[in-house]
Amino acid sequence: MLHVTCAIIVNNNKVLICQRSATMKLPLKWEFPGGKIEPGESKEDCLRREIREELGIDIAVGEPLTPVEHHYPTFTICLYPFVCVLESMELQVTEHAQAIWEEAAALLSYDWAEADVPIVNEYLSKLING
Ligand SMILES: Nc1nc2c([nH]c(=O)n2[C@@H]2O[C@H](COP(=O)(O)OP(=O)(O)OP(=O)(O)O)[C@@H](O)[C@H]2O)c(=O)[nH]1
Repeated sequence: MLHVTCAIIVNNNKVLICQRSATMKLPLKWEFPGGKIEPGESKEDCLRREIREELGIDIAVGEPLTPVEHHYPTFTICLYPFVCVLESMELQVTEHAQAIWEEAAALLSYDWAEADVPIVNEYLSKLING
């Protein structure tokens, strides 16, 4: 099983969402940026490292949401989501097809990686219910 972190990065009431490139696994699906946890690395350190590598920005890692275990046809992941805050601007998108800031209300209209769907729903219900 792959252990993967992902960041719901919030800034000015918008969330950063990323589209996987055509050559990655799950091509062109939308996801929250992040990646695989390396041996001995904390989830928070993994997330800060991956976000710096993929997007060239620094984040403050905040509240964890519920981890999602998902079985894709060829691999299984456990995805650990964290709500994060942007600490530096200047996005440099190095791996994804695109990264965009989107209103929470529009998140459900994207074609998400399947493992991310429960995370989007939990994030939205927290926004509505506090
Ligand atoms: N970063 C990230 N990965 C996700 C999310 N949802 C999801 O199913 N994944 C899956 O988790 C796996 C690990 O993420 P990764 O970004 O380190 O892997 P990768 O595809 O770039 O590298 P790889 O092709 O060498 O496996 C990917 O296969 C990806 O499909 C998500 O929200 N964020």
